[in-house]
Amino acid sequence: MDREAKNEKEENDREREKGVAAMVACYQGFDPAAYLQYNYMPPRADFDRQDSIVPWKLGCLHRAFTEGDVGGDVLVDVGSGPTLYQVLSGCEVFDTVFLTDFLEVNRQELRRWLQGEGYSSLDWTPYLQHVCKLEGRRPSAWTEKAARLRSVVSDILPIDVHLPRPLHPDSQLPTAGADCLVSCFCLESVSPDLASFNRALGHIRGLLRPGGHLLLIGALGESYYMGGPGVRIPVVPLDEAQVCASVRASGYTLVRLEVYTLPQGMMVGVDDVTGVFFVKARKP
Ligand SMILES: C[S@@+](CC[C@H](N)C(=O)[O-])C[C@H]1O[C@@H](n2cnc3c(N)ncnc32)[C@H](O)[C@@H]1O
Ligand SMILES: O=S(=O)(c1ccc2c(c1)CN[C@@H](CF)C2)N1CCSCC1
Repeated sequence: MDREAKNEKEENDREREKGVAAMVACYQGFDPAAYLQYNYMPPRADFDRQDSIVPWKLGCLHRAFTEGDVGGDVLVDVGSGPTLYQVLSGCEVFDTVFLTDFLEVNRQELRRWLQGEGYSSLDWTPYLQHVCKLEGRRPSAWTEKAARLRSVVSDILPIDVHLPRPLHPDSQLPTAGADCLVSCFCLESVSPDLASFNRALGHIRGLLRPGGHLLLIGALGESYYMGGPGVRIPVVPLDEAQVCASVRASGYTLVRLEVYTLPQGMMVGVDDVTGVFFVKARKP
């Protein structure tokens, strides 16, 4: 590499590090309880409306985990935040589940749920009951599902998707990698730009074994969201075509893309999301 190219690369690296550092600063004010209230309680989280996002999301995950091609021992949830909905179907398929997040406040929120009912900021019972219904079980089986999830969560780990190795080497992940990754509303919400989003997709690919699956849920058309009172966090605005291009460019085989368009009533001022995507992809 000649001197000019070397200087340009060093400048690009400095710009990249500044962008990531700015995102880290944004997340210092993240408030798990407020985030859960904004997104996972009524009016946004409504199980009764047929066109509600929550049944749609839980349905996508249920189908993806149960249609027969996803399996193995280890499931990793990348950027769990303070939420659990994303592993309510997967916990029946995998015996080892790792929850992960960048912030200790979120890892603490998840640990509180693991301690038992009544310790966490959100009552996940409606979500557990809905997934039981999807599985053809009686809603009262939610206590069994909660116990199953508590039994398979192996650890709650720190993660940084901007690192080539997002998990600490001591994280007890199998050498070959996880059998399945799930990640919801994370990569586009923690990346300063599209190039960073694409790099992060590549970094988490390294957590997955060849033949393993990636289940990705994310925001479409979103440029910001509120991570707490007065905590405005920038988001990389994505459209369907970009999501497909980024998944493929990062070395995954795209199995399917499903898209949900938010009804007007769901626009409640905590973000400017216009839709939600669900991707099922496979690492060749
Ligand atoms: C919008 S929240 C998504 C939470 C949850 N998965 C959901 O579905 O609502 C984004 C999450 O990414 C986490 N995060 C922030 N920076 C990160 C990074 N560099 N690597 C991985 N996760 C990060 C935040 O702490 C936050 O929990
Ligand atoms: O599942 S959602 O589509 C959802 C859930 C979480 C988020 C967003 C959207 C958009 N902003 C994200 C910021 F990263 C977080 N949903 C919004 C409607 S009601 C229930 C929650």
